[in-house]
Amino acid sequence: MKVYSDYDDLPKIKLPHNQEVFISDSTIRDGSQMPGIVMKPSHKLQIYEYLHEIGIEKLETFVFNERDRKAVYEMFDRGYEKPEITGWARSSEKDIDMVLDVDGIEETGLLMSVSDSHIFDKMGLPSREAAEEKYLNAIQYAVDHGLRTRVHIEDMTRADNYNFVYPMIEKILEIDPETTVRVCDTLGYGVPFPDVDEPYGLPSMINHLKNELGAINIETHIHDDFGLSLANSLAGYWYGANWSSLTFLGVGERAGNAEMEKLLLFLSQRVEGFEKYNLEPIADIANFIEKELDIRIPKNKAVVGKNIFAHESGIHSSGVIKNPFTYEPFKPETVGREREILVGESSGVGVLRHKVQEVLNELMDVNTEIDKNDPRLKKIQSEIQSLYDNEQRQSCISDEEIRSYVQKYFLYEPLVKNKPSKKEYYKENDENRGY
Ligand SMILES: CC(=O)SCCNC(=O)CCNC(=O)[C@H](O)C(C)(C)COP(=O)(O)OP(=O)(O)OC[C@H]1O[C@@H](n2cnc3c(N)ncnc32)[C@H](O)[C@@H]1OP(=O)(O)O
Ligand SMILES: O=C(O)CCC(=O)C(=O)O
Repeated sequence: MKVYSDYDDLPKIKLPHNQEVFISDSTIRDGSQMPGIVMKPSHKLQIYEYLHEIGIEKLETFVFNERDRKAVYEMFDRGYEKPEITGWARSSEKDIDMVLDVDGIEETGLLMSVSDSHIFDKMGLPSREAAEEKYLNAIQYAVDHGLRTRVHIEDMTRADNYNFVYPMIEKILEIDPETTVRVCDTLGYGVPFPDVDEPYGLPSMINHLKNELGAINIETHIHDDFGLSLANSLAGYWYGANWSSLTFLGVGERAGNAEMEKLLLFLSQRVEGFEKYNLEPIADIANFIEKELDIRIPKNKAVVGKNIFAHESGIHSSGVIKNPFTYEPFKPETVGREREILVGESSGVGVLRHKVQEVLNELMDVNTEIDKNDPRLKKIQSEIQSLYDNEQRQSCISDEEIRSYVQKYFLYEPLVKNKPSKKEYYKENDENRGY
């Protein structure tokens, strides 16, 4: 049996269709729609910079107002090849004209809402046929004006795909065979399992688009209402999609979108052939979004949570101190982070010894090894445990506090203890003088 003992040993998974896959950012577009977020042009520009650093291939942006357009022009001014800046329009000539008015944009998304609820309730159209006509006219208009297109098939996971959506997509592909068909799981109803048929099963939809309709470019845009956005985005790639539309931290409407940082991590660490993305800026991006857009990141959130490389419990931290491979799924520096070894309620003596040694080594500038059974360590441990026993403490013990314990038990106490009593002192003196 092979022993897997190092990050480089671990086998990577292969994408079954072996296609090249890409990422399209929607942080600046869907993310900016999140209630409570106001994205200034300077924020969009900073996000664009981060996307560029990572190597993301594409982003989409609104161009409806002066603020949107200011951000777009500033992005173009940077002169980067990647990410490509693309537009977003409803299926209307007016919106497409706005995209065309921005110099430099060569591709646009076109919103095509396909569920009956959207066609009848939202848009007030008289029939599916009327919706189809509107959408085909829009893509024809965009193509005629020289734009590359991306058709955003909104609410496809609640639509009548066989009777309405697929036949319409066939017509779309006749107009623009290279269009990117974006499967929008607008309310997060999709599931990633292959044996679930339409409208819910992402695999069956991707299979149909690819194998029956011959779509060359397929993208997923998945919302997280049922917590399946990442699984569905990955299912997209697994069944042959070549694009995934994602947002940083999953910001977006309601429960948000599939998280870009999670997908990036999964691809780069677990899937063969994904060295192309640089994940190091991820910690900075998370800090930026938390600070500038006022989003609280839970401590245990994958990839960006404060705790993902923090170890407190006895068994985990003693393992990590010996070899981080024991309890760290990937190296902290992969995502621009550092490891933290903490002493807290669930710690054992091993981690305490590690912290105490660190302080002693720093204070005395020598390499000291303390025995795990050293009574001074036990005393510190019992003092710390009593804080938790008496419910005086919620948090971990800070490095400053460990330093005080070290000073108390390892530096001062021996001096105090070694001071002889008066009787001992005179006895020693007498002995020295030979009485
Ligand atoms: C699922 C999504 O994330 S879709 C993107 C959602 N994002 C946003 O809405 C943010 C950007 N939106 C905006 O700035 C504005 O809504 C604008 C500029 C697009 C339009 O503004 P307004 O003219 O004031 O329209 P309003 O916002 O009230 O309503 C949206 C309109 O879009 C229409 N619309 C919805 N889907 C589509 C579609 N696929 N194609 C064409 N029009 C559509 C609606 O029918 C509605 O028009 P109506 O009131 O005539 O029925
Ligand atoms: O532009 C799109 O991706 C379609 C609208 C959308 O954001 C969605 O379906 O969630």
